[in-house]
Amino acid sequence: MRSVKAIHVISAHAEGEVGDVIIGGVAAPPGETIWEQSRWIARDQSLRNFVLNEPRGGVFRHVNLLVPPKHPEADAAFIIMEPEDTPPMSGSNSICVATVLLDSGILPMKEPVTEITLEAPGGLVRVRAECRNGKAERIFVENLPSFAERLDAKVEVDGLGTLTVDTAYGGDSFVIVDAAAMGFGLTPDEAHDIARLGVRITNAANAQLGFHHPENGDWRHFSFCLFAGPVQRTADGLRAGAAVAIQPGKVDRSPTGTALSARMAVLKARGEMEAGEQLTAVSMIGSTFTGRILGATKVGGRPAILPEISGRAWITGIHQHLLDPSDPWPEGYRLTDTWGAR
Ligand SMILES: O=C(O)[C@H]1NCC[C@@H]1O
Repeated sequence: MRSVKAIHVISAHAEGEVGDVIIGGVAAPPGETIWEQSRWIARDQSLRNFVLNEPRGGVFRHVNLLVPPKHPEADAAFIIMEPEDTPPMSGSNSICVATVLLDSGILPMKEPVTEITLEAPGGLVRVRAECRNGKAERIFVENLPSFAERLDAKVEVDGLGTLTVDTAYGGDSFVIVDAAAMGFGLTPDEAHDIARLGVRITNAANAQLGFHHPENGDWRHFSFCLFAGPVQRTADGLRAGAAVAIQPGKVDRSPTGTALSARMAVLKARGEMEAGEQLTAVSMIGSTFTGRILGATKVGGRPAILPEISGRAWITGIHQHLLDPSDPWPEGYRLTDTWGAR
């Protein structure tokens, strides 16, 4: 065996969505801030290609690179690599990163509760982990300030006509459509149609509405389309189905923490959810993330919420990705049979 690279990874999933964590073998990228470092990773593409492309990755995979934190209050920092984006924040990925840091002993665990601060590319997130018998059983993340951008905007989608959508930011940017109005019950057999339509809706919203984060000039596109199920009021708070179409055309297996934060911001803007209330989002595989509105703030002068999301993650394996110097595809490859829903 010979290799010119050895990238050490602990693999994990949060409520069904893969969020692998690179714990060694990659030098910290250049940049004064974690955001600048993440822009370098996004421009350079070589690490993204190596871990996300076949034969090591696949469209279902997200990979997080641990880097030394820049902020004095942070215990660890991470750069998120999703199939097409290198985003400011991610719910499922932050839950995987916190679980890997604690369950593998990279950061010390204190039972029954460990508190740590993570530095995501979009900013600091406080994490509380409920821990028992050496396992971080549930991770609570105080996500980035989240806001509703447009309510009841119109988007024209070829073959679908004019859709009424909301747009919002929950650590990443969303077009939100009413799943029931589009004929979806958010059952698993609908995943392919949701992936395909969701990407068309996201692309149409990017062309017709555009998104600009008011305080982060680099984030100027919609990443995702959320098919939002009807909100039910239960004894445990609000509950709703959630299916998120991710570029280039796959559905999040988890209920998507950034979508939950964006949806709570929209419900708050509509007067349908208040601080202290709880919203449980249910994914297409039946897994859940629970969210709460912790308080109010402003982003670029807009009313915003301080969201908390919680969910569970599990380690699934340890990998050492190698590169034989004679491999003709050192950065791998992708083909449209799996990279993009047709
Ligand atoms: O939970 C989330 O926010 C994420 N899941 C995969 C794509 C999103 O970043």
